[in-house]
Amino acid sequence: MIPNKVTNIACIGAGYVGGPTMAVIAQKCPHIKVTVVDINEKRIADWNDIDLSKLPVYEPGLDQVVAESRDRNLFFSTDVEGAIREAQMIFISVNTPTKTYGIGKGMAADLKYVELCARQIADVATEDKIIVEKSTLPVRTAQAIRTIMNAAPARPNSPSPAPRFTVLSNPEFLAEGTAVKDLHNPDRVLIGGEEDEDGQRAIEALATIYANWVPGERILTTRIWSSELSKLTANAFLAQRISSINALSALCEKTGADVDEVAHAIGTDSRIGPKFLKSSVGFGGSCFQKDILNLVYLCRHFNLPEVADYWEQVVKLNDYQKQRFAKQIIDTLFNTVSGKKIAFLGWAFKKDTNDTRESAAIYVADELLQDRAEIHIYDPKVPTERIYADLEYLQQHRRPQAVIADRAKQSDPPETLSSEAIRRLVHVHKTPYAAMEQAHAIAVLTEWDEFRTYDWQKIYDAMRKPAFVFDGRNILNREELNNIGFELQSIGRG
Ligand SMILES: NC(=O)c1ccc[n+]([C@@H]2O[C@H](COP(=O)([O-])OP(=O)(O)OC[C@H]3O[C@@H](n4cnc5c(N)ncnc54)[C@H](O)[C@@H]3O)[C@@H](O)[C@H]2O)c1
Ligand SMILES: O=c1ccn([C@@H]2O[C@H](COP(=O)(O)OP(=O)(O)O[C@H]3O[C@H](CO)[C@@H](O)[C@H](O)[C@H]3O)[C@@H](O)[C@H]2O)c(=O)[nH]1
Repeated sequence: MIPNKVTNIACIGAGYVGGPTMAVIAQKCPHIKVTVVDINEKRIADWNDIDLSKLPVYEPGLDQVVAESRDRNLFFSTDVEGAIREAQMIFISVNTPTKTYGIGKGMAADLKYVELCARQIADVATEDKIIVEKSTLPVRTAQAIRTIMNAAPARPNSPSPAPRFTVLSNPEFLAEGTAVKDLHNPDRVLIGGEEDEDGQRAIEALATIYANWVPGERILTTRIWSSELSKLTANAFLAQRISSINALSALCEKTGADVDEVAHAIGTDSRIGPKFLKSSVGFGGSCFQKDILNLVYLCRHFNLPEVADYWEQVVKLNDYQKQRFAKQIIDTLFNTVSGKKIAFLGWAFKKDTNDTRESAAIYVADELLQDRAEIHIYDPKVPTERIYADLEYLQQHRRPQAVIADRAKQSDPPETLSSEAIRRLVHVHKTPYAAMEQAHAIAVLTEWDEFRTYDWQKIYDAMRKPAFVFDGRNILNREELNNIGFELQSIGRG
């Protein structure tokens, strides 16, 4: 029988979602044994490291949460089968990247890791289980998971009847950099399930876990397809706000309006609200682009081309914003950055995370490297090899985009740079001052707080003149920098 209360849960996938989410469940539910499993041995070893600064995910406050429950009721392991066997409830929290091959290449979500999990659970389970989709998935994926589970052959030598499975959708809404805060105090928890008895018992079991710290009115239950689609919709709406304000930043630059003033003015309208209106060099992160492309693919699949085009424009505008920023640097530096030293402050896709997936910095760097810039990078949390890996990966996986296609019309299509060329042109520094010494220009790519408090006079003195600063996050003190003598350009300021 599907349980309506559980004491043993497993999570497949110890990444940015699986790790923090399960750590918080374990912290808030000491009566539940939580096992997080992954095929990546290094990741699991890092989660188990006694030195908490080595946790594979950097999130403010996460070290304390892990310290509180690890080896008490929170365990990290590579024994995927053992964890599946023991658990009454299994979260699937594996990656669902954009497909890089075959049908749906560059658009659809690649569900191969999710499918592998479903097959493994079906192979190993001998008792009834609740399967929870924690990964972000296209609407109706639960149907595919259920089909795989129900097709598992009966075990001829087993005395017990074939196990029953039910699938829940429980998308995660945490944002990186504030994951612990978001998990401790979520706006809502969404649980979608089947309308039959098994589904209702499963919903009750999961809602009971969250009820240990989330107020009842914030635990929303829906039909399963609504829950799956709500996650893609939430990300599409959030990203659309950023693309909307970024679109207007270009108009502000032409007209002399100030995008931050415009954002503040419209954000005070309670119908619009002030959040997610910060104009920037473009949104990054592993989710927004991937999830919108996935939504666009679904709309095309269901023959809704107008709806698909509407959402695709959010991603196109984001490409435009990143490219526009790079072009502004090249134009300002007298139409070439060849051989010039450009310092990057920040590589992560936002502050307070070591995650760099789809970071705007990668694309801006690539554009500048096409023009043979020498790039000197400082980021407080991103390791050197990650930066090289990001640039090398992009060379092989450029997405065929409308904006890039326009670029191709203007000039040659982007060149594929060798690893040697990247390592010759890109330098990663341990201190910000070393990265900026003798630089022709500085570009702020991430909004790390520490960038605001640097000794900007010292930086100016050590730079080549004119000393250009391109603030891709609008975080620097304009008056201070102008008084020192910098040539400062911000986003959306004429
Ligand atoms: N990163 C976020 O902020 C965020 C927030 C909400 C939702 N999501 C969604 O959550 C899902 C996971 O994202 P993430 O950022 O944690 O990804 P991630 O890449 O950091 O982690 C996924 C982990 O799953 C492991 N894995 C893959 N296949 C496996 C298998 N068969 N068995 C065991 N382990 C396996 C990988 O080794 C990896 O460590 C995605 O669908 C994503 O869209 C992410
Ligand atoms: O006003 C804003 C807000 C954000 N950003 C950028 O947008 C990107 C995404 O930021 P954010 O949404 O804060 O971080 P993520 O970790 O990507 O979180 C998003 O994606 C997750 C994965 O699906 C969801 O769970 C979260 O709810 C959703 O906010 C980053 O590059 C930010 O710098 C802006 O440029 N302007």
